[in-house]
Amino acid sequence: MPLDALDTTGLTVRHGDVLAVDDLDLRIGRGETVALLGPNGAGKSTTVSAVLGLLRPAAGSVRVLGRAPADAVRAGCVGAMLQHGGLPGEARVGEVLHLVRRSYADPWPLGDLVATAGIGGLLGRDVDALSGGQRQRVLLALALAGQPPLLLLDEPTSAMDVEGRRAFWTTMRDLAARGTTVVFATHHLEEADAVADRVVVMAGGRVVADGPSAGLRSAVAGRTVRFSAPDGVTFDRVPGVTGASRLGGTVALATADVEATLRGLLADGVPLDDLEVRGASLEDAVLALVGGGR
Ligand SMILES: Nc1ncnc2c1ncn2[C@@H]1O[C@H](COP(=O)(O)OP(=O)(O)OP(=O)(O)O)[C@@H](O)[C@H]1O
Repeated sequence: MPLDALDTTGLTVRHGDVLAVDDLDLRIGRGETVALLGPNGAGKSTTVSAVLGLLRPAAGSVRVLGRAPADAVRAGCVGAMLQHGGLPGEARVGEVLHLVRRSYADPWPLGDLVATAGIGGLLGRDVDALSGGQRQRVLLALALAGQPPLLLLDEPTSAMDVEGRRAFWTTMRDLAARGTTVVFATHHLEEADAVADRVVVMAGGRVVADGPSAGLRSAVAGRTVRFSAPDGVTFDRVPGVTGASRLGGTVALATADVEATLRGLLADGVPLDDLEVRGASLEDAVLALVGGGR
């Protein structure tokens, strides 16, 4: 049987008195694209750091492609983008990239790497003069430089603009299609929904849900019915409705029974202008799972 890309057993990590990761069992197979979700402080970054061997677990074990984390990193098996990933100061982007590529036996061909990370215009720039999004693209190039089979990305697009994000996820999809395992922590749930074939939701250092995004969404009962309605009309007594809110001229009714709600509204002669019915989003599902608690 092929080795898992990532396997943690009973992983427990503390920052002083804070229990950041609590008895985490997580297996990620080769070629999977997995999003780590959860509120601030859920333990996502700590998990990524422990998998990279940057933090010593208080208990439990981590195997990365069958090896201890430090061995896997040394062997070039893991490329990482960390939330506070540093770049050496007083150097040009091209010089840093050259140095990092030189440290690998089989580096990603330069031209293709530069094009993939979208840093063609940045090679002559001082590292210190990069914008947040440019910096993230350079960090991506460094993460990819050794053509690693496993990518660990902690909020990789947090500073990127819309176009940068789109290009980034296109690159990730291409890499995943070529068999790279991609594990990323994010607060952009729509990106997780679009890119990941598996979503792991953490809260309080533990996994509270694990599965395909569609499965998590469908586990959240209920839908929302939206339509335009004049001020002053209330709808809480319509059949099926479990909650009602209004933003400007738009009413949003949470309902446990869409058909009963729509029938009730039509029977009351509500015109239902701009009607929209939608299921739970991944955001709804995550909020339901973590209980909005922080
Ligand atoms: N260096 C540190 N020293 C002390 N406590 C820490 C440290 N780093 C993280 N923590 C604590 O560990 C817990 C988990 O933090 P972690 O950064 O892993 O969460 P996260 O899910 O990545 O959060 P975010 O979404 O905000 O990045 C939190 O309670 C946090 O305050």
